[in-house]
Amino acid sequence: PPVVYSRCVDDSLREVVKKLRERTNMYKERAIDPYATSPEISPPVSKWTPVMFCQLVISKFPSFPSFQSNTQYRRYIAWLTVVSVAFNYNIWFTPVRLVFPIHTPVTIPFWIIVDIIVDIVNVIDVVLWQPRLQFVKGGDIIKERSLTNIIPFDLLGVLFGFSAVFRLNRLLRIESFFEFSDRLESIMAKAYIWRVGRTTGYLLFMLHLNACFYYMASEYLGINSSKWVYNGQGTAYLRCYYFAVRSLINIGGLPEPGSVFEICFQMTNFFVGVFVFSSLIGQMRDVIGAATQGQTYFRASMDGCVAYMNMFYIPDLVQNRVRTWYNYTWDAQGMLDESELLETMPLVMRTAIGVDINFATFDKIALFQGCDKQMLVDMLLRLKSIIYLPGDFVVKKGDIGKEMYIIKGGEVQVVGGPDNSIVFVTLKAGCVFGEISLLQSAKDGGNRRTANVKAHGFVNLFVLDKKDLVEILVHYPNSQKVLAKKGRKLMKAKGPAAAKAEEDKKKGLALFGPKPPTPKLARVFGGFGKGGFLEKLKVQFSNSILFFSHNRFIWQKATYTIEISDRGSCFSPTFLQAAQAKENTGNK
Ligand SMILES: Nc1nc2c(ncn2[C@@H]2O[C@@H]3COP(=O)(O)O[C@H]3[C@H]2O)c(=O)[nH]1
Repeated sequence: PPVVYSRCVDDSLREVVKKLRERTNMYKERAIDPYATSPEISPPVSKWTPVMFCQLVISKFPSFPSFQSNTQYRRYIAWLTVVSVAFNYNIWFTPVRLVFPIHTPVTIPFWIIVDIIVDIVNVIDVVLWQPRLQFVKGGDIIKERSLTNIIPFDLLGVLFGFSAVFRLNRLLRIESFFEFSDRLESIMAKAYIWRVGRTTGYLLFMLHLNACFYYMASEYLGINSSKWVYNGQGTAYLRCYYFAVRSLINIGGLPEPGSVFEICFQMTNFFVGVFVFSSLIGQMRDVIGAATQGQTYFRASMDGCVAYMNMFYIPDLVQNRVRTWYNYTWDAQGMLDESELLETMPLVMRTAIGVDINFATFDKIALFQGCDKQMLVDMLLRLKSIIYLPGDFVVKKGDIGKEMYIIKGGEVQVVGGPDNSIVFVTLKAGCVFGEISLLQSAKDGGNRRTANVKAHGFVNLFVLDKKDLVEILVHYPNSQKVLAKKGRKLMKAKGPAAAKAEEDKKKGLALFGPKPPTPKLARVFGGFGKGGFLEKLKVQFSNSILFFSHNRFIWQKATYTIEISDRGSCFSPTFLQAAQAKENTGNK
């Protein structure tokens, strides 16, 4: 047996050999059958089928690629409108033409002309539009074509006489009407208007059909043969439609049916009226209900909240603020909680909406410059929208920072001083605040708010939780570093020390700027002031000096005096002038 010096090394080597062997086998297998280990590639089919041939021919023509472009989609809907007008012509006029005596030698040429125009529309649709359309159905892109509904059976009229019966196959194009209706709804801002119109159309069409049946029944029984049938006076269609309205809507006041046929017809009408009409009217109520559903929900929420506040004797001032918040939120965004709507959507849709609405704003935020774009998208998805009323404190100095804010609309003010009367800065839409304490660690109280931030007017904010930010940053270490660095810089620039100086400056306390530290030389002598050895140190130089001014080192050859005192050090004015002149010439 082989000598084993180290069991651990031996085991590791064996493991490596095993893995290498597995890898070699996998590659061997792949070399023999490329599809066995790559199920995502479907093997090519070698045999040509007629369907494949048709697909190849059609693919040579330009097709609408699933309506990626909005203009293309709108153009398609415009075309569908024309097709649906053609369909409506057929569905409304065919029964009338079949029943009422409106095909006269005078009118027939007109009917033929309109029929031809409508048929041309259908032919263009079926032959030119439909084959180029791609519908995604059940995950597959399929091409829809049906030629049956445009076969010109009308030509049989040459043999059997002109009749609308040969146009019945055109009614099979009902799909195009539903297609039009669906697509129109999808682009309308107030789709319920179209739904109400469509349901009204269904009601009118039912009455229209009933009018045709009534005329047919009257003709079958003999016009004016009894009190119940149409008496042949006035405009036939109008009289019959009037009968249908009274009969189907169960208004009553109709002549009593006498014969069995009349009674059966009338009874059927009543039943249809009760079932079909009531369901259509119910549908209409649903459509209108759905359209005002949001408003009803808002009213119910606000009433519930007001009732609750009254029950617990909440002061009027607070109640008014709550009411104002409800009204403003509803007016501003048409819903109380946007996230409720987005939560029901799949992630991909939420991302699309979030990116579309907010990415441009996000991308411009200085704090996030240099961060991963994907990280910004992740952040967009975690944002919550919130509205503050005028004067509300969004952030209070000294509180623990658990959220940061991005201004969506309105303004906030960073305030301080007594009564928070000093406005340090006003931040507008697209600005970020609350990030300083969020980006600092809890060590040394770095996570405390460094200033008060107040809503100036109504303000709409996006809130990002620290928890969410941390969760996101785990996946983006580089962005984490960028943000941490920016956080430290911000803390230096705007943190407690800077904020104090700013506050003092605004208050007018630091008229001459902050007191500089005691110079080194003076410190050697125990410093200035009462306990110190020095009152004032005056040094005269007649040599060169390298000094630092306006962020630059300046080399100056001159005679000058430096006075060092309790209030800091100062150069003689002549020297400062000379230094300034030198600096301006660019001689550094
Ligand atoms: N301290 C300070 N904060 C500011 C200033 N301008 C904007 N702010 C914001 O006010 C916020 C208060 O809370 P944070 O300290 O978390 O983060 C702060 C900054 O985002 C400023 O000049 N000073």
